[in-house]
Amino acid sequence: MNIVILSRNSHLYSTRRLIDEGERRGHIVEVIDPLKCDIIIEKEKPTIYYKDRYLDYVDAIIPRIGTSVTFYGCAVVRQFEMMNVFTTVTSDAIVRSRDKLRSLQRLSKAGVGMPKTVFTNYSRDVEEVIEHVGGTPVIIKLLEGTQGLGVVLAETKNAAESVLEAFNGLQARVIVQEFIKEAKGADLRALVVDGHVVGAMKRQGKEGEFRSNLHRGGTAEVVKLDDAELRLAMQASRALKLPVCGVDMLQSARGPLLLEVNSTPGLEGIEGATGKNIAKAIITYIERNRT
Ligand SMILES: Nc1ncnc2c1ncn2[C@@H]1O[C@H](COP(=O)(O)OP(=O)(O)OP(=O)(O)O)[C@@H](O)[C@H]1O
Ligand SMILES: [Mg+2]
Ligand SMILES: [Mg+2]
Repeated sequence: MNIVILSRNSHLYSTRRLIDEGERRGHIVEVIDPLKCDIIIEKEKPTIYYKDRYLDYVDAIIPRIGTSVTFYGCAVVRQFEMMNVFTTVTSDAIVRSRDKLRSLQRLSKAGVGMPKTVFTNYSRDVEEVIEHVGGTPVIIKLLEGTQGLGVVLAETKNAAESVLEAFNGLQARVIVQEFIKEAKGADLRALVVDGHVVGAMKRQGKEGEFRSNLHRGGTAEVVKLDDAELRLAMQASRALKLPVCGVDMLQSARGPLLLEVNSTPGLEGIEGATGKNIAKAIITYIERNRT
């Protein structure tokens, strides 16, 4: 098979692992920077021009689209879809997953457990908003934040008010969320491939930090998920139509609660913590499903 990894950087761990496992299984794997693709649109002949050639020989793509290039990257993924090329994640699903609010709305409809969340346009009614999520402390997060940046813990009503005012002044959209203190600065990441959990880790924030992100100095170890956690991860993958994804959840007194679903999950942390060959699982998923 001719497999294309859509990525801006062929040296990243995840990209390199996918190249290695793809080649090991006899495929031709190429890394293509989506920003260097020209999308050519005309009647019944959708094509993509890259450097000096047409990408008309591709059997499957693995999009690894960074959050800063969602628009252009997804346009390229969509073009491959128009060319009937198999993709591990659709352009629509990537776009949806990039917006926390949109994702949570869908997930709540699908019956997925989550911290109670409020989206509000203006900070005048802070008191009511805080009441809706069960009182302070509350979590306030940017709708399109990543790596734990733009996630704030507001301990008091006054703090929440100031933070909402500040974000408001910057015209940044935020959600206000119930703070799950039982999680104790840890979260679970389940790696889903083909709708099933193929590996899971627990990430623990550094001392005194409520955010467990590895980018914020957290550490990861392998965990075995219980039935409710497995079910939640698979339910979230199905609801967002993301057969390959990373599902983040918090352990709470009322069971696992969904935090977010990542459509371009990194492989380094999870392969390191679990010792599992996740890159191979993604390649064999393509082999089984490409028609
Ligand atoms: N409601 C909450 N209650 C308790 N802790 C929370 C809550 N929301 C987020 N956290 C903590 O903060 C971290 C970052 O939050 P979240 O994953 O929503 O943000 P992010 O910036 O999108 O991060 P990512 O890089 O994982 O995409 C979580 O991993 C978790 O440890
Ligand atoms: Mg995120
Ligand atoms: Mg997260």
